[in-house]
Amino acid sequence: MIRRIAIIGLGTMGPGMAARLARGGLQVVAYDVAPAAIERARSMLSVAETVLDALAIAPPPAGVGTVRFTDDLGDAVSGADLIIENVPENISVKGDVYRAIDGLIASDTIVASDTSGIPITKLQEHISHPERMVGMHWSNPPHIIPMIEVIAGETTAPQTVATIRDLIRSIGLLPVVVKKDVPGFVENRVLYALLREAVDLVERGVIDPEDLDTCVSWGIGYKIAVIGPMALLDMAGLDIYKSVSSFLNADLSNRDDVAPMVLEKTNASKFGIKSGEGMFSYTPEQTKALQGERARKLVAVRRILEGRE
Ligand SMILES: NC(=O)C1=CN([C@@H]2O[C@H](COP(=O)(O)OP(=O)(O)OC[C@H]3O[C@@H](n4cnc5c(N)ncnc54)[C@H](O)[C@@H]3O)[C@@H](O)[C@H]2O)C=CC1
Ligand SMILES: Cc1ncc(C=O)c(C(=O)O)c1O
Repeated sequence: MIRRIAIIGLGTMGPGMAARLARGGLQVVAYDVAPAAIERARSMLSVAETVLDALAIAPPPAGVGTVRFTDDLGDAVSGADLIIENVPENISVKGDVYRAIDGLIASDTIVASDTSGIPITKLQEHISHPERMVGMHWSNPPHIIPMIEVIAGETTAPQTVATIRDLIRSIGLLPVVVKKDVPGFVENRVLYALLREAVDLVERGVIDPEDLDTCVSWGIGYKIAVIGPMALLDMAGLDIYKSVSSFLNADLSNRDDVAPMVLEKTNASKFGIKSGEGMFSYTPEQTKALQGERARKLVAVRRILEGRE
């Protein structure tokens, strides 16, 4: 039974995750190596709580469902039933965290990674009880998106997968168990196939970035929230898919490196919202307004998709 959860890493993903787990009645202890990240996470927590209220996710009974921040790793993991590692997408950084907690946790504590796509089997090499390690891949923003992928590595015990799947279900979220530990799992394999083509089309001057977003959001995104890709094939007709894919697949981007446009921007520290410029530019005021507007729209869409409006 999972009651106490330690979250390690409070960047983009950690604070929303902490808020959502606490709303599910769990006791969360949140840790980051950077004091500034802890301070930022404190303020993001109340923003996430407002969004959870708007989603009408009922608060837990008084006394349960808390978030406590700490700057001490030992304090964070002590007595935890589950640790969610949420540090940068880098095997060596993640491996250092697993080695640091190895001697501090009980042998039956589950260690989950929110990795976007590093195979869990590779992460398991860095921990002494690999049967207790599992992938728990949330989607951004984690307090709003209900689907979480659960991935077993080669040596993950089936019971570990079942415990995490049941935990996700028990707080009203949607677990999807991925059957093979492939890089990127399922969500990011599909997303990165789309992003590779989108970046390529913009880079080749086929379309402007703003128009690419209009095309995908209103043409594909809006529809796919209601009709998933497998159901869409049936709606369009497999005969149509066969005809179009027979000439189009060969013309789609198959580049296996990072696109020059992305390298150019990242080399100039243009990372997107977090640096004020990426594909588009953002002032701090625009960022704040955009985040509020996106949260409001995602909440409204989710309420409709769940049949609550
Ligand atoms: N950004 C996204 O949209 C998503 C990211 N992920 C995955 O979640 C993980 C975290 O991603 P983000 O939150 O975006 O990263 P981030 O870079 O925003 O935050 C990482 C945090 O980890 C902290 N950190 C670094 N080393 C640490 C250590 N040794 N101990 C404790 N804290 C440490 C940093 O100070 C930072 O606050 C990555 O594996 C990423 O691939 C998963 C889903 C979505
Ligand atoms: C670009 C991108 N990469 C990874 C992830 C998740 O792992 C996301 C997301 O939205 O969740 C993403 O947008």
